[in-house]
Amino acid sequence: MAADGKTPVTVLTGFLGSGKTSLLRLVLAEPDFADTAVIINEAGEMALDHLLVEAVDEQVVEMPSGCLCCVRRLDIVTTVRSLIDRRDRGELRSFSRIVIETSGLADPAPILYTLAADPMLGHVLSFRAVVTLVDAVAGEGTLQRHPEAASQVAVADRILVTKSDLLAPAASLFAMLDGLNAWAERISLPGDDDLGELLFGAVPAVATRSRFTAQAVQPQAAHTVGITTLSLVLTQPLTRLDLAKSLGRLASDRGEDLLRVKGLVAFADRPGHVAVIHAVQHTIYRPEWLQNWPGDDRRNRLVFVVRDIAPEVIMGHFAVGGPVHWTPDLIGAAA
Ligand SMILES: Nc1nc2c(ncn2[C@@H]2O[C@H](COP(=O)(O)OP(=O)(O)OP(=O)(O)O)[C@@H](O)[C@H]2O)c(=O)[nH]1
Repeated sequence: MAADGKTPVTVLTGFLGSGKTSLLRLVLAEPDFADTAVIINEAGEMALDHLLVEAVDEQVVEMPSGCLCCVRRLDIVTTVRSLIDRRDRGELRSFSRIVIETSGLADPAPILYTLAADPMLGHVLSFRAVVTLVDAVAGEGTLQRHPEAASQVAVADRILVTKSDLLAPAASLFAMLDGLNAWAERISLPGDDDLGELLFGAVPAVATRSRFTAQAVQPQAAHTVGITTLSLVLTQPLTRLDLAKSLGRLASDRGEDLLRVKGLVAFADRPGHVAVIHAVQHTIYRPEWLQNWPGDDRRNRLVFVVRDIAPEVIMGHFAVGGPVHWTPDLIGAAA
């Protein structure tokens, strides 16, 4: 808790797959940051991030799916209020700070407005920073194509350019960031910086702006048209080669529009392990191997966030072992 008795809040944002959950997991693994309450909002019917964030369960709140900046705007106020109330009544383990991980498709401006406009929250929260992640590999194209990504950068106090181990951030990416927000701190990751400080540290005065006081005009979320999410449950056994071929083809045919793929899969050819699957546009990441299923749901499942790719096209690619179930879920402009 801050010296004024208020609970500091950080808003962690960044486009789909930019590295928000990875950063959060690293920071929460540090003992100094174990007493953090986490609010996660994910695009897509079948949320996975809350399963992957290792913190005390009761302090990880998964917001219902739907865009935090539109349909779920007021839920964020209810969620934060309830966390604080339950902590103060001793029903939750105490926490000293809150981090809100927005969905990669969220425009943070309306979220900040909603939080700032709530009179009760103003008394108990102190806003620390908006930390925005930008992917060094996909960031430039993403900023050009998706207004929500540009908005995430525009409101940032601190911009973390992730994946610079995969690709040194291009001068043209930095120029784009300068154009959107020249005053935010900017740091490339991975690096030597203290990740906890990057997430929760105070923002230098030069970057401090007064946007957390209620504004006269309620910002409207800007969204890319044509984005849908789709959850597939793979009902037949699947090998690593099956997945590599299916996802590889889709990424190569439609990478620009394959905004994000996340999943949990127990492969037939690697029994006793569960793979966390990640793809971001053209890039398919090495799976992370877990010893056990996180949570009770043991279905092999993949969540897609795509732009203008018909469900049938995805289904076609994944009909490897037999029929798949899918759950279409429209978000963004249509929400
Ligand atoms: N090489 C490398 N990989 C990274 C870095 N940061 C994240 N990744 C990988 O990028 C993929 C996506 O990372 P996540 O942390 O799930 O991204 P996210 O922003 O939480 O994704 P959404 O919740 O879908 O928006 C994962 O495979 C990560 O391991 C980085 O700095 N370097």
